[in-house]
Amino acid sequence: MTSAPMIFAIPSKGRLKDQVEAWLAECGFKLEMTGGARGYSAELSGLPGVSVRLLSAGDIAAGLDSGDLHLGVTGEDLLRERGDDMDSRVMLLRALGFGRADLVVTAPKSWLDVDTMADVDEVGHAHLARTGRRLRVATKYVTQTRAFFARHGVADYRIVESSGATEGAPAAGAAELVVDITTTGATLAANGLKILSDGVILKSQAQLTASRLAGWNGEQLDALRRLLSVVEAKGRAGKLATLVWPAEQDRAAQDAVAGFVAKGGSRRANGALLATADLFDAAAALAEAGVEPVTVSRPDYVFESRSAVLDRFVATLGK
Ligand SMILES: Nc1ncnc2c1ncn2[C@@H]1O[C@H](COP(=O)(O)OP(=O)(O)OP(=O)(O)O)[C@@H](O)[C@H]1O
Ligand SMILES: O=P(O)(O)OC[C@H]1O[C@H](OP(=O)(O)OP(=O)(O)O)[C@H](O)[C@@H]1O
Ligand SMILES: [Mg+2]
Repeated sequence: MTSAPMIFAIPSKGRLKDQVEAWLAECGFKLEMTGGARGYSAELSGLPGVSVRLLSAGDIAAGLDSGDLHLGVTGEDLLRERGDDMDSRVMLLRALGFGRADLVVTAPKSWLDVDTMADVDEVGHAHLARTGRRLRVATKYVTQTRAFFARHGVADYRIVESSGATEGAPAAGAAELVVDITTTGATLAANGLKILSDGVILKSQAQLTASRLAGWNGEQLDALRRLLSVVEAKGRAGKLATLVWPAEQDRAAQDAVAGFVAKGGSRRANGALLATADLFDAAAALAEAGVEPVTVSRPDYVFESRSAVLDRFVATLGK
């Protein structure tokens, strides 16, 4: 009998879907649909013990929060919205560098004297005194809005929950302020809104995230360990280059690059693994030392035996 697989959820739709699939492909995982081409379950070739579920980004955040999913990729904005104490239930294992969006507090551009949260506080008092009503803030990010406003000491406001087209709320007379995510700024501009200068609540991106409540068994943790080792190896590889030189020049060459090795590279027999940022400086130092020819290649993966983040995750499980 095979034991229960680790459940790994990825977005089934929306703007994160294609980027997550491209990232998996880049890591070398092939997604094999098990429920037919239009199904919502899959496996990762080469990674036994993993069952992939395709869900909406919001459902992935909810499933990680409840422990119904072991692992998932979704936006940090959606995870943080699950509660201020979210870190006690999930752990962000790795920021993936895509799906970037800023969660921001915005006001109408025409409010010339409102530029900061302190200004919002003032306007909130004045608005209440004048109209007997609180300033309205339209958002679907209720948890993070409340926490952020509280942190800035702003209390005279109320939230108008919105589930879409939130930026249109001021023009529609439904709210005075808007809290939403923005990437290019086009939607804010089109709606005559500006971001407050201290109004960035969160700089979000897609996160590989593990649930602490998913009841991990040994096999499921092994599957996570394998998946994470590949993901991390791919991530390291992008920042490193392999230099190789003739064996008879190894001593002079190792001396020439010793400073770069010390900065986060490592020695190889007749070569070195160096940060790509140091590549041209290292090549110049080798040329100076008369070492030639020097060939450079980019590794596909750079594996290490341990994952610091996995060790931390396992420690939080108390296993
Ligand atoms: N410009 C962007 N606008 C919205 N979300 C973005 C953007 N860039 C990245 N994202 C990320 O993608 C996540 C999911 O957004 P997406 O629009 O795909 O789905 P959704 O808004 O949750 O669902 P739907 O729009 O179908 O109701 C966001 O929560 C955010 O983390
Ligand atoms: O800064 P921009 O690049 O203009 O992107 C920001 C917009 O994109 C998202 O909406 P989406 O298209 O996902 O629609 P939704 O509100 O229905 O989720 C978000 O809610 C903003 O409205
Ligand atoms: Mg959306």
